[in-house]
Amino acid sequence: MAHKASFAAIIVAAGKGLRAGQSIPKQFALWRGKPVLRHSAERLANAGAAPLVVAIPAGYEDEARQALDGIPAVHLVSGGESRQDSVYIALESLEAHSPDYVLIHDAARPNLPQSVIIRLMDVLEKEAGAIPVLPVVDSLVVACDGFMTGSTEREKLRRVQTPQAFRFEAILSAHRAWHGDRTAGDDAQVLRASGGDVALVMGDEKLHKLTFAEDFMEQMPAIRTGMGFDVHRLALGEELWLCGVKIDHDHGLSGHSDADVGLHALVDALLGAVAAGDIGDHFPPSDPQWKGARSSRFVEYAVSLVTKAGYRIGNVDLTLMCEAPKIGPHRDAMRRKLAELLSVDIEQVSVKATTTERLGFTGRREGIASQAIATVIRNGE
Ligand SMILES: Nc1ccn([C@@H]2O[C@H](COP(=O)(O)OP(=O)(O)OP(=O)(O)O)[C@@H](O)[C@H]2O)c(=O)n1
Ligand SMILES: C[C@](O)(CO)[C@H](O)COP(=O)(O)O
Repeated sequence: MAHKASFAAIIVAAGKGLRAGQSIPKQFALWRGKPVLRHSAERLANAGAAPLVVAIPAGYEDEARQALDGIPAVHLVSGGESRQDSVYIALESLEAHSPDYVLIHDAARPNLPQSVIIRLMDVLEKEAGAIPVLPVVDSLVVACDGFMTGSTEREKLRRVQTPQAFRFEAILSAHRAWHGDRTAGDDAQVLRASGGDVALVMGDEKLHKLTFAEDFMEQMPAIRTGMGFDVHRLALGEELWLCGVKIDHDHGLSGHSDADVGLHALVDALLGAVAAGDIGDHFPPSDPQWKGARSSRFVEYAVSLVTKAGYRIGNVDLTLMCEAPKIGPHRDAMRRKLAELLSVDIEQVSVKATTTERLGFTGRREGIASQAIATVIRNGE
């Protein structure tokens, strides 16, 4: 960007992020592989903003330093009770630098296009303030106690985003002059209250504010796939369980649990689809509590992790590799059992079988192998 005027930026990142339901304030949570805060800090620094003042909650200095590592000219300040307080504290800290312009941005809007910054800066050459806005596409009503009490002219309304750009002296004086509750919705309202003009430029849907847990889910793919593979040794004197069905056979599978090779491959496929490790992480063979355990418990647990990750099962496809027993006569019982364990329709479950042409350990009837693939679909899709 080739603007002659100097410009600083403020990122307000001092909120609690309660509505987002993350384990830490949302600005420090990972989004598209990086802390939320880092995304817009990088974009603002690349656009030439200096210094970059970041308002953070008390006690989160380490998280903030880590999130902003390597970004030049960053100054941290402790934020205030409200967003408006956080902005004001950051503005006062910039007084010594006295930049020509300042961009004030929510950390919670990580996807900041450079085109928006350019549009804002261009307007500041003429106006004291400029903000990015988007049209309202739905009709709007006034609500009271669950009933509509009126309507509004949406053509006159705009959705307001950040960054909001200001001549530094104008916005600092406006914040200093503010009287009353310090709960202004944004800094444009503060400038307007002091009589300053605020120009509107086109915003961008990419600037969507991460507010609720679902906003974090949207970064995840709508459909994910996992694969699993397992082998167990055939032995005399063991029961044979395959895909949750007990089969009469002269040999059974040996293992720490019931050695159901089909269910084990399926568990790994489900865990793989939501990147939740593998069956050995959750049910170590060294743990005596799993000795002789029904593998259906492992499947139920894997399904619970899929649900916890915000997904549901799309379909599963499983192949058993053995010379004997013949799987065909048991296939429907296996599909029914799997559908029950996964709480899906039987049409979403496929069980196949193959010999390995008498080749290898399965061909010599020393063991049975199984592979499975599972697709999971993000809730809301
Ligand atoms: N005292 C505060 C409150 C909010 N913010 C910041 O203002 C931005 C917009 O606020 P919002 O999305 O409402 O964030 P939170 O207040 O953290 O969210 P919640 O209301 O869910 O707790 C966020 O980047 C947030 O960190 C801030 O710096 N200081
Ligand atoms: C500043 C803002 O992002 C403009 O839309 C918005 O007002 C912040 O509101 P919040 O309630 O603090 O999220």
